[in-house]
Amino acid sequence: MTALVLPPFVRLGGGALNELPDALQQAGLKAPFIITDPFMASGGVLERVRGILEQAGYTMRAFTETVPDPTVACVNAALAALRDGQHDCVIGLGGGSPIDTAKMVAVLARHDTTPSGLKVPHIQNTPGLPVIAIPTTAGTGSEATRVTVITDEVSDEKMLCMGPAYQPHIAIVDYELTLTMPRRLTADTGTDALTHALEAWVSKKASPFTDALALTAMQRIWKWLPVACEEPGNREARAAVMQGAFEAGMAFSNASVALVHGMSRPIGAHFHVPHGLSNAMLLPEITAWSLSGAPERYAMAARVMGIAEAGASDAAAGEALVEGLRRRNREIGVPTPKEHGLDVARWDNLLPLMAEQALASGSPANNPRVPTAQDIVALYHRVWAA
Ligand SMILES: NC(=O)c1ccc[n+]([C@@H]2O[C@H](COP(=O)([O-])OP(=O)(O)OC[C@H]3O[C@@H](n4cnc5c(N)ncnc54)[C@H](O)[C@@H]3O)[C@@H](O)[C@H]2O)c1
Ligand SMILES: CCCCCCO
Repeated sequence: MTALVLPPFVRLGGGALNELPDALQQAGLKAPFIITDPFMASGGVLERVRGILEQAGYTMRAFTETVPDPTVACVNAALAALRDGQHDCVIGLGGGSPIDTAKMVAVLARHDTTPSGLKVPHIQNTPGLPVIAIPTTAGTGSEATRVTVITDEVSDEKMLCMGPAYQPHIAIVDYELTLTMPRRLTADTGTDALTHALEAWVSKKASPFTDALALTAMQRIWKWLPVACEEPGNREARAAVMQGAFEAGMAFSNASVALVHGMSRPIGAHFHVPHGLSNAMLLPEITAWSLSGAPERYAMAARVMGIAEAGASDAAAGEALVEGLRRRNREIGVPTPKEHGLDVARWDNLLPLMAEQALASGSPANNPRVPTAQDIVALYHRVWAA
């Protein structure tokens, strides 16, 4: 038996943003509150959304100060702004950071608690306000998931919060909103999506349903991400990576992620490395370490992505996958933590805590090869100057 949680209403394709009023009407929603970041506010995207809504008779208020890796303070500020008005839904406009902020605000608007009280192992089943997710990166897939990640800026912990309550009611997946992404952001968010797909595929919680999404997402992203990096205006490439990110989001939301994400969150929390980049730093070496846990699955991933021949042995295909991931990182310019300029003394000192935080999130337990805290410390050392 497979239990699934999926976004109930989706508008997918170029120009989908124009269907936002129709999607709101379909869901019976009348008074949206938008949560977004300063780039969307200053870059014209928010004004475009305001025009589309006002032309359809909606008035709109907005909070425009979300921060990357949204913090408890950011969530509380957005919640206070929401409560200054009368709203029946929350729109998250931007990358994963504004969308995750919107998800948490929507739950807190109806529940008297705090983000710290909602982190895993708590599972939030009681819904908050309906969320409309409009992603502008491709991507975290947050528009498709029952997950939100909020950083406790006091303890430097990225809190994984899960449950159907965080599942967006409407996802507006419009690749045209990603055309403005610069190369680094395109590469990092696209590799985040690839990591979601690969980890959902090898996860101990995978199912035949999530397998189908994970495989198609890996194939699409592997082929088209380099094109999107080299040709930012290539609409076919942008559309493919956006769809792959959405598919990968549905896959990992129902199959979970694994060791890469478990180890990535502490890097983001302590060193403020962007989420997609910290995943990319880890992906090749964690995959190499994990191969023995699911050789046939990693081999299938290599074949589906076109990295290994159909007739290659599982061992050869797995090795080809690792080499392909290392090569791809070089091609798209992913630095090692050392090359990224992280402080080696601080890195070494924090590793035991980071290993504990990784294990506490639960994600490493889904990995096909399950690590101990000592394994994770050794892997952080291995990744440092890989
Ligand atoms: N909830 C989930 O399922 C899930 C999954 C993975 C990651 N996350 C979280 O998502 C966050 C990362 O999100 P992200 O990688 O999308 O980045 P982000 O939302 O933090 O945005 C990064 C930067 O890119 C800019 N940007 C966004 N869209 C742009 C565009 N179209 N053109 C130009 N610039 C643009 C933003 O303004 C910001 O400055 C992390 O906090 C991570 O933990 C959540
Ligand atoms: C199911 C847990 C997924 C967490 C991915 C966001 O880092």
